[in-house]
Amino acid sequence: MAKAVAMKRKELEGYLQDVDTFEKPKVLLEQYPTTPHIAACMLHTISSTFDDISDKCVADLGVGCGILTIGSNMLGASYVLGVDVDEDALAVCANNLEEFEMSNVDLLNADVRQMARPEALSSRLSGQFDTVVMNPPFGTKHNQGIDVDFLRAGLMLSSNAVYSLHKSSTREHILKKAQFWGVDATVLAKLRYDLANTLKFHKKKSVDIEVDFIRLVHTEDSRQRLQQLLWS
Ligand SMILES: C[S@@+](CC[C@H](N)C(=O)[O-])C[C@H]1O[C@@H](n2cnc3c(N)ncnc32)[C@H](O)[C@@H]1O
Repeated sequence: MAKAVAMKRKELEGYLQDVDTFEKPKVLLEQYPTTPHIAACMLHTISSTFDDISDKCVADLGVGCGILTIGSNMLGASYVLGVDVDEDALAVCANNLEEFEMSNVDLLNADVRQMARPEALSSRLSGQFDTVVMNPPFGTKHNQGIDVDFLRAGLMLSSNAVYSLHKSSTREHILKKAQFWGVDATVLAKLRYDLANTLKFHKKKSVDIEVDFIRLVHTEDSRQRLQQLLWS
């Protein structure tokens, strides 16, 4: 598909309706897909307000079926790497990429939590991406802290900005973490996320939760600070 960098939000949302989602979502991996509406709002803001997608090298952590990767590609990213621990999700994503005829995208089967470990700092991927986008697992009982691990991994991979979704109820915690790491954090929007009835533990037809769309940006010394903190 030809790149359409100045695409309108509604138009992007329309294209993203065609992204196939998880066949059998896995509760333990918190596999709830980002809706086309939320994905388009996020990506359009990242692109039009901050110019952080067009011609940028982007990583999508917890890529799932690829809606954020596909949207980034449509908005002109020069390259996108999608990372997920689940091979089944990556298979759906690969199929979507084929349907959308997308090149300049790679998929990596890896555990993002491992990328947040100190050893990962010496990884070749460290600091290699301009922009990191993600809708990470929120961190349920068995998964506590995974939201923060995803953010830390994002900051290690990115040389500039990380955009992420977090439950609004965790806002204070996330902003404190950001301050501790020495990065600038801004809540760009509060969104209503309709967790469709895809996961077993959601008994109601739809569950609305409030989610913050957050931007974290490296400061002059935040990479160094992050390194020191990880090793201490
Ligand atoms: C909330 S879903 C978001 C999926 C997709 N990015 C989207 O926006 O629709 C979270 C994704 O993170 C993946 N995931 C969960 N734990 C992971 C881990 N430790 N490492 C990598 N991916 C993980 C899940 O398989 C799932 O695809």
